Amino acid sequence: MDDKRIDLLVHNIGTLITMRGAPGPRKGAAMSDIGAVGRGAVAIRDGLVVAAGPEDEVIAGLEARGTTAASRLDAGGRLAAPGLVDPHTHLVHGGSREHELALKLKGVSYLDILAQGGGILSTVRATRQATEDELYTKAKKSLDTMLLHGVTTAEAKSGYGLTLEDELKQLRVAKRLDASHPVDLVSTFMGAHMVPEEYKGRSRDYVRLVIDEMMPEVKRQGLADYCDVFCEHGVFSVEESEELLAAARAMGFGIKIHADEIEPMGGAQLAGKLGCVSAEHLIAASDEGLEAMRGAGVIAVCLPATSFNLRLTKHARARAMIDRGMAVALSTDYNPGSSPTESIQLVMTLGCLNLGLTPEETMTAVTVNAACAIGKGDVAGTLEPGKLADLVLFDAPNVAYLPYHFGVNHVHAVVKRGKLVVYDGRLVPEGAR
Ligand SMILES: N=CN[C@@H](CCC(=O)O)C(=O)O
Ligand SMILES: [Zn+2]
Repeated sequence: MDDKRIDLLVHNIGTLITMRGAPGPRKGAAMSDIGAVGRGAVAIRDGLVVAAGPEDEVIAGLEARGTTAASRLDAGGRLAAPGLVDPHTHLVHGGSREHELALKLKGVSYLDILAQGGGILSTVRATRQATEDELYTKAKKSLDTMLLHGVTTAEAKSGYGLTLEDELKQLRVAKRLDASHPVDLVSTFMGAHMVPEEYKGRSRDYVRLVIDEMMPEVKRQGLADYCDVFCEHGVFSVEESEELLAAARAMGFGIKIHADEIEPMGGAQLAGKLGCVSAEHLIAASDEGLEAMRGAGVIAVCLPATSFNLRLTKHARARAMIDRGMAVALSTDYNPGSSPTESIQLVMTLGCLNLGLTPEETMTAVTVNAACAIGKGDVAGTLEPGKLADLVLFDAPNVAYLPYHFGVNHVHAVVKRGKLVVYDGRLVPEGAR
């Protein structure tokens, strides 16, 4: 093999955000370092970055190796960033819940809708009824939308099946999509998303079912890397969450928790105590909870589209988290109830306006920190030699323009593993990649 070969040179980049830096999540003030380079270029071979930096240096490097690129992509002076990472989605599910909008407008709360057998439970019914192929087709459409918005790696949780077979069905769909779609998917088993209707009043029995039957089978089939639990009033208590996550950890899963979303439960403290890779939501997390997370290096995954859509007046205290030296990631929380949007760019806007992050911090939160929150920090989230050649070109003059000009899609092109998969804002057909 010709080790001098360069497959693709992306050049004439107005500003190149490399996110280069020390490995691992960026904490506190380091979240402002986005490694921006004026007039940049990225050289790619075998789907990996060979060089990313000032264009004159990258081209001089190619000349010194005595090579030219097999193909070139002129960025036209646009802004380039690492492929975005969405670290918390409920991608695979049946149905939709637009009927909840009228209830919400009448003032019925999310937890009240759930207590009446709606909410998550109505999506559980729709997901159980759907065939695996129906779920695949629906999730693929959402994944296409994510890719069109610049996402090249995402997480996908189960948790709308709540029987062994229906959970496995959701996880198989995510695996099939990971294999067939340009977006890389990390799967999370979330059998503890809700106590299903048939176990009403018997949550202990359901917790045992998840631990004794579901987790071992998911592990045996290699269908998920992580386990997650919805720790909330009326869902799983802190004690049940601890039991579930400790069991998951003992079986070799990475662990995550939906913590302190609506009520301050002590979920953030539990995340710190167990050493979860991440804790998500955190709208009601206490100072003690945040301190426990900081001490244990738990990444805070904040979901501002969810608080927006639930019409909550409180938001996750992401500004305070960064100021106390924590690592924050942002995510859509894409799901049919609390956050029906695939737009990570909208989340960046809400991250600035409602959580108080700077544009640079939001960029860190949807690249390197998001990648670390799903165990992909070694391959995704930055444009550095040896990392995946996942890159987005935005029709934007600078990083602040992305959250500033909101509600539209700024993506011009997406390169995934060195292949052009979105161009001129449209998906490149599979045969033409
Ligand atoms: N909060 C729990 N789970 C999801 C919502 C699921 C749903 O409403 O269907 C979330 O992260 O927001
Ligand atoms: Zn969620």
